[in-house]
Amino acid sequence: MQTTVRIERYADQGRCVGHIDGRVVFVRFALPGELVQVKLDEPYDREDRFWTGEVVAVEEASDDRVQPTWPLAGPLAQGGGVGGADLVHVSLEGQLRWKSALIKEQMRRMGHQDLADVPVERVESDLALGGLNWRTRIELIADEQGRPSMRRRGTHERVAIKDMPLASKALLAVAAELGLWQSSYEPGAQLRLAVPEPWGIDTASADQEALVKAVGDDYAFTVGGQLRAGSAVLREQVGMADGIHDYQVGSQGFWQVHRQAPEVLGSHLMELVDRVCGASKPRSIWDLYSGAGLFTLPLAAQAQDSSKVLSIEGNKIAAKQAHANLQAAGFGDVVARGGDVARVLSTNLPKRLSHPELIVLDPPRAGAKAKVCRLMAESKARNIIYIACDPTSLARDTAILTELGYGLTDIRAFDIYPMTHHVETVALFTRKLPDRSQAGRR
Ligand SMILES: C[S@@+](CC[C@H](N)C(=O)[O-])C[C@H]1O[C@@H](n2cnc3c(N)ncnc32)[C@H](O)[C@@H]1O
Repeated sequence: MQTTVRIERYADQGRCVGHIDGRVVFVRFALPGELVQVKLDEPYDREDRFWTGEVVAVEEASDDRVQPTWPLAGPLAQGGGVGGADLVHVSLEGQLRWKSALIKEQMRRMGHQDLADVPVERVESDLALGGLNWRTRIELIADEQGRPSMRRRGTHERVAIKDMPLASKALLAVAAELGLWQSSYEPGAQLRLAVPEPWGIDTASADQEALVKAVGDDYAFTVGGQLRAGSAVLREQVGMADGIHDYQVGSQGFWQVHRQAPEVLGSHLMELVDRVCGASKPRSIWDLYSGAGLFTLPLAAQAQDSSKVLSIEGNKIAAKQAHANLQAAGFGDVVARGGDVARVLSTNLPKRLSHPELIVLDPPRAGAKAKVCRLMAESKARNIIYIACDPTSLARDTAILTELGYGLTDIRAFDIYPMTHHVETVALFTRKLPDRSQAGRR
């Protein structure tokens, strides 16, 4: 079924909202204010609370609308549908406006916070690159003929991929060198290429040969989880105000995907730590959902005593790597625990770790949820810095943390996922009431 809809406002997951005969419809590839022809997703004759659909034609366009620079990721009606860039129809400025509006709306509706605008800050180099060339990791599936492919939305059709405009220039150089786009693989196999951004070279202007040389063997190409080329363990370097931190990361493990995200988030985090702790260094710190220790290393370096730093990570390999990265950096006394955050925090922690002054958490998309929020509040930490990749989960957890006695005292947002609806938000929560039981300790 196809019908005309006036689009009203932004919604989550890269969609906008309109109404058809009083029923809510979430529309992909739309923008507020537009009059669009929408094809509804099937089945649309059910008595659902809402329908979903996609723009097939634009009758009145928003000023923020642009021609997709990666048409394959655009609307199905324009030959797109492969996903991965659901805001590809929006100008770069418009993408920032979209994400900013969404953070404000989710924080109002679910977090019960009446915020002034939260401007979304662009990673410096993204403007010159038109919001492309930022991914240091890509994943594809080999189609039935063995070609690298992506699935077309709403179909079983696989589209052979010969380029990936969101991939970093270094990654594309390695892919070309490996002949990744022309090679054939076992049908159905997952293909993953990870290329840490090389240092000491202007990756935006360097040619393929120079990029491949700069990368060396610091990349991993895996097929069905098995290493085909490169190294099983990758080396990542991140520059922050206190110097360069070195990390080893498993080829399959989590690492921030945008070339500059580790630096942008790490630098902002450490600025916040400086601000809340002032001249006195933090006495005890928790780094929850630590991954391979991206934030644990600078936090340990900043702590008064690194033996009073606790990191927790659920993925076994990442937890091991966090431990190894801390050892290599001279912080072997940090307590790096593997396991579920809620479970580890519910165990008897050594006394020196049980009442952190500062908590940093960077949970997966689902957020921290009530139990972890409660355990954090019970620790009586003065400040909590929450790094969130989903503003909706952050808003939900904000409502819980404010109920538990914390106030939202700072919030900033970073566009480390251009061309997509994703956005990273960093929120600082401060305990509202002075806690008498802590008075003797300080
Ligand atoms: C968004 S990543 C952040 C990692 C790290 N802070 C970084 O920026 O590299 C979230 C991490 O949480 C871990 N994780 C997910 N659920 C978890 C849980 N219930 N308990 C502990 N760790 C968990 C994942 O394995 C992942 O490494």
